[in-house]
Amino acid sequence: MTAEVINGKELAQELRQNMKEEVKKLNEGGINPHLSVILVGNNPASRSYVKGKEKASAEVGIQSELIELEDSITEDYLLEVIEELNQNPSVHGILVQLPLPEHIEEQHVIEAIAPEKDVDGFHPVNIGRMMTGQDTFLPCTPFGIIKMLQSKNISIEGKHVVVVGRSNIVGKPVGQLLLNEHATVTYCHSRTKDLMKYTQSADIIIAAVGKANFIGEEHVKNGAVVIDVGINRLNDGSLTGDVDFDAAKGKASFITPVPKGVGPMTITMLLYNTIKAAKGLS
Ligand SMILES: Nc1nc(=O)c2c([nH]1)NC[C@@H]1CN(c3ccc(C(=O)N[C@@H](CCC(=O)O)C(=O)O)cc3)C=[N+]21
Repeated sequence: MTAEVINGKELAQELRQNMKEEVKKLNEGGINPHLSVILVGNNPASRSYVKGKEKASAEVGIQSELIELEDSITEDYLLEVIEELNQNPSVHGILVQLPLPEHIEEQHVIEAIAPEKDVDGFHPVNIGRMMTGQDTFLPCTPFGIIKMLQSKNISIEGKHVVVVGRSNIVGKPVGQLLLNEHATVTYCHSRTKDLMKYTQSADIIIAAVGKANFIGEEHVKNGAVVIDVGINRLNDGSLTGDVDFDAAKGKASFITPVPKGVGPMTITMLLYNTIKAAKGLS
């Protein structure tokens, strides 16, 4: 079998076209969706991701504001900046780019963002709402993955999904969202014994480990769907996922590439959440 490639970039463009129309309508009603992005320090990867978010926002007519802060700021100062944005009625969405410098406790920062402006969907209130299946901001990468599966009419109900990786921002929530869609979910991680035993029985594999080529042909059942969340920068500057794409492509029914896969969908769902925040529907 040769897998069909799910092009996240194309799907993202399609969704953004609809969002552009929606933003136009909101503008006519006097609502100007606004996203504030906070970037602490000078990490080149973070800077490049933030640029991507600004560009995508502009594309659909969302106002975005980049607040750049020095590496040396205190946690208290960052919390004050967030509180000001919480209080500012013209700010609909707040995103603090992760990772943060070591002296700042990420969880304090995540919990400082008003849940109704938490367009990343990282606040415990929103995670709890997601877990219990209520309307809320869904975390962008997991949400984007669901959209990619739906775009190809890949059914989730009753399927065995194996999530490899258990981060708070991808692994855990993507399993939860797929469970909400009636999948049978197995979480695997670095301490899992005999990973292959699980992945070989997976109808859908979600690779979110952060190691280049971690998932090979031998992990993939014939006809499985392979979603690659990895973004690994190689020494030559190129970007690659967690999956050995060429090998897995020969066995899977659908596969997502890196780049142009999950990444552009993550940004698109951030735009979706910002529009939702502007509509005040959380
Ligand atoms: N508070 C917070 N929210 C995030 O959503 C968040 C974050 N912090 N910190 C870092 C990660 C990473 N992330 C990416 C989003 C899009 C691409 C993306 O669009 N990548 C392009 C390639 C871009 C390139 O070439 O560098 C692609 O895959 O085609 C990548 C990475 C969001 N993150």
